[in-house]
Amino acid sequence: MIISFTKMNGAGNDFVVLDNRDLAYNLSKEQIAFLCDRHRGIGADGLLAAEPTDGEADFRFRYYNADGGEAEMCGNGARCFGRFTASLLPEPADVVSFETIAGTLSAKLIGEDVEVAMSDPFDMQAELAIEVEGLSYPIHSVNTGVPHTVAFVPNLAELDVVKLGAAVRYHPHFAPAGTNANFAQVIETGHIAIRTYERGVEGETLACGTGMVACALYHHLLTEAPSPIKVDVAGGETLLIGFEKSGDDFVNVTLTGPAVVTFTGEIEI
Ligand SMILES: N[C@@H](CCC[C@H](N)C(=O)O)C(=O)O
Repeated sequence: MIISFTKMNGAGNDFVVLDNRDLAYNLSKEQIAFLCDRHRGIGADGLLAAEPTDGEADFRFRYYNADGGEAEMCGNGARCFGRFTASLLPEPADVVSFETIAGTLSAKLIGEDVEVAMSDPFDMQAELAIEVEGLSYPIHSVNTGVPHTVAFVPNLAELDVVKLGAAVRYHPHFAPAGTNANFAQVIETGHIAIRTYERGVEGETLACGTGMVACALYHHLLTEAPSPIKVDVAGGETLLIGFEKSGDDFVNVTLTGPAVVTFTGEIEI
């Protein structure tokens, strides 16, 4: 089978993107893992597929991690998906809606950037009573579309993110689903830097959108920093997280940053 693909990235978090509106591709977990393999396939942190929807949204959003497993949502992927699917709409538009497992979201094209209206975060639990060897700072958790932990550290650049991230990701507290693990450092109030260990990639990625949201929300809770919060990622970009509060809850959360096509191609599998 020949697969036609577009390779995209959002702040260095990279994806194989497929137009699967006719459902012609029915890929196995192994085939997706092959396409994402950086040595034998195209190479990516994950795969996005645009599928038809029978609901109100323009498209159905499917996201698979590099290991071939499906995840509920991907923030950087949602920006790339928005840019990709805007060109598939019957009439030109700069807003696209899509159904994800985490709910119906939308993406708005703003020049080089894309702003995603994220799902409302839930399951916020500050200062979990868990211990991870080598990490002496509180671990907080929240689901921002997918599960995340956040730990604020004073030494982000020197941190062994792969070792500590794997220890958090596989901690029995989060079993069986596991979690993504973020480490953040405050640059100044309203501006943080983060590094993320991603579940399903099983390593550090250059950026993680849902992880940025998780860190920004906890930064607000700990410092009262107003919206939007600036987040520097390992890939070098700075993205913006917007939010509003409704009582104790966060609502109208947005993620704004780049979404770029790097190349298109075909591959036989
Ligand atoms: N890179 C993503 C998150 C992708 C899903 C994650 N690895 C999981 O399995 O939960 C993002 O930008 O949000």
